[in-house]
Amino acid sequence: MFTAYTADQIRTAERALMATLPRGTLMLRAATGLAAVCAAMLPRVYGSRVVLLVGSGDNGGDALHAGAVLARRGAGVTAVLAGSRVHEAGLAALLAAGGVSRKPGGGDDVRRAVEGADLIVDGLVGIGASGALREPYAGLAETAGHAAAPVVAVDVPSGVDASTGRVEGGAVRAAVTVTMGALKTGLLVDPGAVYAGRVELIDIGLGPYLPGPDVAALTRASVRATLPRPAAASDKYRRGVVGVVAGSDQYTGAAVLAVGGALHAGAGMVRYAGPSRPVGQVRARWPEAVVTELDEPSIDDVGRVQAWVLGPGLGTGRWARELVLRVLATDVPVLVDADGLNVVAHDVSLLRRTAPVLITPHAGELARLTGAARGDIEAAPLAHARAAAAELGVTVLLKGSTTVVAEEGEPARVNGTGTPWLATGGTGDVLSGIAGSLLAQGLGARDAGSCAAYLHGLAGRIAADGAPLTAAAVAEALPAAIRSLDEESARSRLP
Ligand SMILES: NC(=O)C1=CN([C@@H]2O[C@H](COP(=O)(O)OP(=O)(O)OC[C@H]3O[C@@H](n4cnc5c(N)ncnc54)[C@H](O)[C@@H]3O)[C@@H](O)[C@H]2O)[C@@H](O)CC1
Ligand SMILES: Nc1ncnc2c1ncn2[C@@H]1O[C@H](COP(=O)(O)OP(=O)(O)O)[C@@H](O)[C@H]1O
Ligand SMILES: [K+]
Repeated sequence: MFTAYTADQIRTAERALMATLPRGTLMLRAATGLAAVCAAMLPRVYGSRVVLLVGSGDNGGDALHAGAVLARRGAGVTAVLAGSRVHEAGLAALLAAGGVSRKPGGGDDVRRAVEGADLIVDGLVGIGASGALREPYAGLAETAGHAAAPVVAVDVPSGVDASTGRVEGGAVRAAVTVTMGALKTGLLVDPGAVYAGRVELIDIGLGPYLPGPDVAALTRASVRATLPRPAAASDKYRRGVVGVVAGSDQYTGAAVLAVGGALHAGAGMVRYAGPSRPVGQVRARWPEAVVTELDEPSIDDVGRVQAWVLGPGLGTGRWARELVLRVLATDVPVLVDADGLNVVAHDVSLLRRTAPVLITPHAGELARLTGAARGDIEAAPLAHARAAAAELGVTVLLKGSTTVVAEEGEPARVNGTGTPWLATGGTGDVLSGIAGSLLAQGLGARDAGSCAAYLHGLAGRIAADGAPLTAAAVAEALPAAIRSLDEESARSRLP
């Protein structure tokens, strides 16, 4: 499991570590790691042009010291000193190594340097930042955004809140973020994750001083360890039976896709219940599902299940409302998605039950549930998922380009295994089926949600392979995704 921390948690740990070391040691460790990543991104260091955007704090100090290392190896390094102050020791090191400095007010000079660079290092602000970038930082971040060279962000992309991932105004878009000591939450959740690019973690010895994490991200190894596997003596009932109440005569595909997700995620059996049209399609597509055609909105004749998937394509009329009430009245875990959420939005107290509830909204569905504005949720998904989990008393899996799973009293889980190709109709229905299948196999709501998001993202990558995918292909790629957890070569990478 990868773990990530808020700026305050990092600062506290850093103070404790720093007290044990000679002054300046940590920054040199950080800068050495940063310089190595920069050097690896250049075809060759000697003769290349590197521009450092340097703020007034230690983030700028990291950039200057790394710049000194690159200058000693023959790079032409220009530091743009954007702050009213500068890290003196860092600047002295850079100048001694042959680097030069500029002030951002110096006409077109700085713009030309940035545009002509082979590599740009963003050392404007790190975990000491507060609020939107002020000038001249904001202008420099924008100039860097127009440059052809890749940007390496020091610790966090400037403009991204390290603790929350929030971006007020503009922020630096990094190809790579070199983060010091430990991952920051803002690098793993939207919108910050989008600005961070690839994240490289530099070990500066902070580990023993870190508290419990703010958020965690599953790895291949942790998913492999969590995922239920059939034992020698397993039978289909003991492996877990999942019931799917989804689809309507209008939305038949949602039923097919949710059942497809459930079938490929390891449940011993999938029971599907719905009206005649989706029943016909589920039967035709998935002969292995046990299907009950409903004349009435009742689940009395469906048979026993260990968890329900409720909602994709269900509609929101009387039929749907009746089914939602009946499924939520059972005593097994329930996953509520899509129209199931639209129905309970009228009375969220329906979600209060003894057995676990996992809800899987996208930002629009969460907005209908909590009354928050969709834009506010998208700007701060982690905070909104946490607030909804506390307010509704359920586990919340909030979908987006990164997915957040929040449960009160536990570190949130974040997932970045997906691909933008997943942004296509029906992939959410597949995710519901997967997570419901894992609930039926006995995982708790947080594990079921986060493992489902992980596998769904991985299956999305396999299904897409650089081209458009279909939701059905994501369901069918699940076995390959699960198999890949065991591959020796499939080393866990930072998200
Ligand atoms: N504390 C430590 O032990 C270590 C810190 N390191 C580096 O130090 C950084 C933190 O350094 P600092 O605490 O000096 O803080 P920063 O360098 O992140 O920023 C501090 C200064 O930036 C300015 N500022 C803040 N918000 C701004 C905004 N929105 N617009 C424009 N200017 C703004 C303020 O003048 C503030 O004093 C880390 O992110 C990391 O890069 C590393 O060297 C590792 C060791
Ligand atoms: N840009 C993206 N990058 C990665 N995953 C994405 C992106 N956009 C959407 N997804 C994923 O695709 C799925 C879409 O689900 P949802 O919004 O419910 O769509 P639908 O209702 O059409 O099934 C979610 O799992 C979401 O996390
Ligand atoms: K930075």
